Amino acid sequence: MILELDCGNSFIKWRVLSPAQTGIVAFGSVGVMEELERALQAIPALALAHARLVSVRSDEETAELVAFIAGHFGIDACCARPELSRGGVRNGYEDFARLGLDRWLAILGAYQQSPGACLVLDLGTAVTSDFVAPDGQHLGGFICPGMPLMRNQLRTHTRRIRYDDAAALEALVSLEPGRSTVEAVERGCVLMLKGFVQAQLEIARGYWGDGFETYLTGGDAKLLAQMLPRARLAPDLIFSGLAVACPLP
Ligand SMILES: Nc1ncnc2c1ncn2[C@@H]1O[C@H](COP(=O)(O)OP(=O)(O)O)[C@@H](O)[C@H]1O
Ligand SMILES: CC(C)(COP(=O)(O)O)[C@@H](O)C(=O)NCCC(=O)O
Ligand SMILES: [K+]
Repeated sequence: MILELDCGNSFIKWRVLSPAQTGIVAFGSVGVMEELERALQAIPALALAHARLVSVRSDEETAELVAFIAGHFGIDACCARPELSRGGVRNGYEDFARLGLDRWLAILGAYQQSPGACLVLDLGTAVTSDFVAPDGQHLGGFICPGMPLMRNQLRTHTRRIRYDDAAALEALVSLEPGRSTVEAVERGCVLMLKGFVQAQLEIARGYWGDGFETYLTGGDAKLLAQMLPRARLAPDLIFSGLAVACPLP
């Protein structure tokens, strides 16, 4: 079996693949390593032969995860590393090592699924967009705050915006003008993201007309799925890219 981890700023997404990589044995999302430990312990007959991970967390946290895997399962995890090119994609950053590894893997996953022009949108703690030309050249992208950062900034830096996360979910039943603070903030932030995404689509159309694929991933992807009927909703896009970056030995 193969353990895969995608360590974002808020959550560690994990899954265990069957030995032939044909099916998913178990999967989940946790905040910290201790929770991951418990989740893995609960899997009956877990027998890990390989592990691979991508992390945008600090080097120290990433090293702790690698040590955890080595200590518990006796295997060396393959960590995705910055690269100039891989799988037909060329990293477009001035300093390729500075491109977020989750972004790099998402575009590797997208380009593998449809080798051609693509726009990749990842809605997590931050929201990112990346543009890949038909020949695999990464053109760069944009970063803006995601839903958790936007709402927390408002809650932290104003005196009277206060509500809990449970109320936030309920507020998004529609995008009509909010009639309570929670509705006004949550819907306002979703509209900000919609505007961001609209701008990305315009840029992509400017490059390629209608000849590109849009990929949508990250914990908040579903919030925007409706406005992008032609987009591929790909919750596992980073894992797809992880398999490209860290093929089994
Ligand atoms: N079931 C869920 N559990 C956790 N977060 C969720 C869930 N559904 C939607 N989200 C949203 O997804 C965001 C995290 O997305 P994710 O892609 O995991 O972020 P990151 O990669 O930055 O850790 C949360 O802040 C939350 O807004
Ligand atoms: C932009 C990010 C913070 C997104 O992280 P996430 O929301 O997935 O947790 C991450 O990709 C990152 O730390 N990037 C490094 C900076 C860059 O890509 O230019
Ligand atoms: K993200």
